Amino acid sequence: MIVETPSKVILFGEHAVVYGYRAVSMAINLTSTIKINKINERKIILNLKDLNKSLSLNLNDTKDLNISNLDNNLSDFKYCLCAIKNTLNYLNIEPEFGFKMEISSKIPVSCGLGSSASITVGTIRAVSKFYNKPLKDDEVAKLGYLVEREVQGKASITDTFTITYRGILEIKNNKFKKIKGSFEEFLKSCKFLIVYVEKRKKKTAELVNKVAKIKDKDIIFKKIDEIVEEALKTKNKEDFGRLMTKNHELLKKLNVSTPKLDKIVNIGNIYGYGAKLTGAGGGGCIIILVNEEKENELIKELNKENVKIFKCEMMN
Ligand SMILES: Nc1ncnc2c1ncn2[C@@H]1O[C@H](COP(=O)(O)OP(=O)(O)O)[C@@H](O)[C@H]1O
Ligand SMILES: C[C@@](O)(CCOP(=O)(O)O)CC(=O)O
Ligand SMILES: [Mg+2]
Repeated sequence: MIVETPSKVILFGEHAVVYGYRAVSMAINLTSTIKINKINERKIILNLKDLNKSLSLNLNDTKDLNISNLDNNLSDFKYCLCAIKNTLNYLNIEPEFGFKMEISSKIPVSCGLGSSASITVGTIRAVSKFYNKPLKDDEVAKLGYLVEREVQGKASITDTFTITYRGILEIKNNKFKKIKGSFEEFLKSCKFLIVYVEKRKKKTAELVNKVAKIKDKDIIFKKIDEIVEEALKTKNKEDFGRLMTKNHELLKKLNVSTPKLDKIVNIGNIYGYGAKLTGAGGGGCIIILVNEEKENELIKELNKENVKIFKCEMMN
C-alpha cells in the first residue's frame, strides 16, 4: 500500500500560533510517499530512503517507546516512531505480524514546509489502513498534533491539521476553520513561489524553544495577529504582499530570520508583491507573492543567488 501526503506553507502567523494567536496556512502539492508492506515476523523495519537510514525493532517494544529518551543517532526516526506508537496504542492493536515501511519525500527536510507533519500524518494513515482500521480525518489530525507536540515539546495544530484536511486553514486558539468562499478564490488567483534559501541549522523544536525564551514575545505576537486579521479581509495582491513583508519584519524581531533569508525576501519585495519566511525559520524556505508583470525579472534575480525554486499549487 502507498500513502501520499502533502506539505504546507504558513502564509501568516508562524510561532505566534503556538501561543493561540491566529495563523493562515495552505496545503501544497509537494508530497511525501510512504510504502507499507507486510512481513511475517513480529518486527517493524523502517527505511528512510532520503536520509539513507534504516532501523529494525521488535513490535513489542514499539508501544511503550520513550521518544524523548531515544538515542541521538535515532533522532531522524522520532516522528515516524512516535506516530507508529501512538497509532497502535490509539487503535488498541495487538499485531500478530509486522511491516516494512519505506519513506521518501519531495519535501526538503527541515525547511519550514512541514516535512515532519507530512511524515507523521502519512505514517498514521499508513499504519491504521495497514491493520484495516482506517481513521477519520479528525482522528488523524488529532493524533498527528499529539505526535508533533510529544517530539517537539511545544507545537500548534497548524502543520498536522493543514496537511490532514488540505486546502486553506485559519488557526486560532489551537482550533481551525477551513477557509472557503471569496478569500479562498482570492488566494487561488495568487501565484506563490517557494524558494529554498539555505539549510536550516536548527530543527523546529529548537527554534520554538528559542522563541519561548523571548521576554516581550507577546507584544510581537499581538502585532502578528493584527496582520493576520487584516490579511483575511484583503482582496488585492498589493495589500496581501505588503502584509506578508510586515509579518517577516516581525519574525526578524523574534530572531528567527537570517541575513540570507532577508536578502531573498528583499528580492521578493522588489520584484514581487511581498515575501516572508515560512515555518519556523532559522534558514529554510521563503514564500513570495508573484507579480506576473515582473516574474521573469524575479526569476532572473533569484537564479543569481544559488537558491532552489519550487512552483507549487494548493492541494485540496
Ligand atoms: N524524507 C524524510 N524521511 C524521513 N524523515 C523525515 C523526512 N523528512 C522529514 N523527516 C522528519 O522530520 C524532521 C524534520 O522536521 P522539522 O525540523 O519540523 O522540519 P520541517 O520544517 O520540514 O517540518 C526530520 O528530522 C525527520 O525526523
Ligand atoms: C513555528 C511553527 O509555528 C511552525 C513550524 O513549521 P515547520 O516545522 O518549520 O514546517 C510551530 C508550530 O506551529 O507548531
Ligand atoms: Mg516540522
